[in-house]
Amino acid sequence: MNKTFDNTEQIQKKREDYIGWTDYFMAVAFLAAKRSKDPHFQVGACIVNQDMRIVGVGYNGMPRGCSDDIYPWEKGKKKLYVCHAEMNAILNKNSSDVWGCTIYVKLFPCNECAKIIIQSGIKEVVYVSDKKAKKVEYKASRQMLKDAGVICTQYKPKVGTIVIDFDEDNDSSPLETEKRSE
Ligand SMILES: O=c1ccn([C@H]2C[C@H](O)[C@@H](COP(=O)(O)O)O2)c(=O)[nH]1
Ligand SMILES: [Zn+2]
Repeated sequence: MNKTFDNTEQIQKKREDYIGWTDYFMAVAFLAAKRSKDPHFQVGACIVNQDMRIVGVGYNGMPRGCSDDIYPWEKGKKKLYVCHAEMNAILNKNSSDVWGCTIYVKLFPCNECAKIIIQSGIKEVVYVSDKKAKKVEYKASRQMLKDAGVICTQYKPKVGTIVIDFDEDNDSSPLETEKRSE
């Protein structure tokens, strides 16, 4: 019996349907992907340290100063310019380094991202989609990550969908849409 709470009244139990850590970090990666302007494929990444703190988030997009209204999004052209989600997440880090961290990503990383992941000291990759596995870039990334001892785990989230209802704590009228430039 916990001495701090040894009253005889019924104690309300915590809720049980909260999301687990892995679903949470993967959901952050998926949410970040929603910021991507790539019309064909949106990728997000979330880096987590050994204390389960998020230390970096990123998505695929044009470099700073290179307008995503002007630079090309066509397949075959964009690859010259687009910064990948993993690279952005690492560069956006709010800690001194990402040594020993885990990166949660929508898509298994390409060869360029694998090199950056390895060299930054990230020790684990958790991904959902492996849809590009047959491409040479992804065969190379898988090989490099394996040889570098980076653990790669495909993850099937425990929940199929996570709904975010911005109105859930509003009793009556829905939120007024505030005009903001994005
Ligand atoms: O590791 C990766 C691989 C790809 N992306 C981004 C880059 C592009 O915007 C899209 C699609 O890539 P393709 O060159 O058409 O394969 O996904 C990424 O962020 N991270
Ligand atoms: Zn990449």
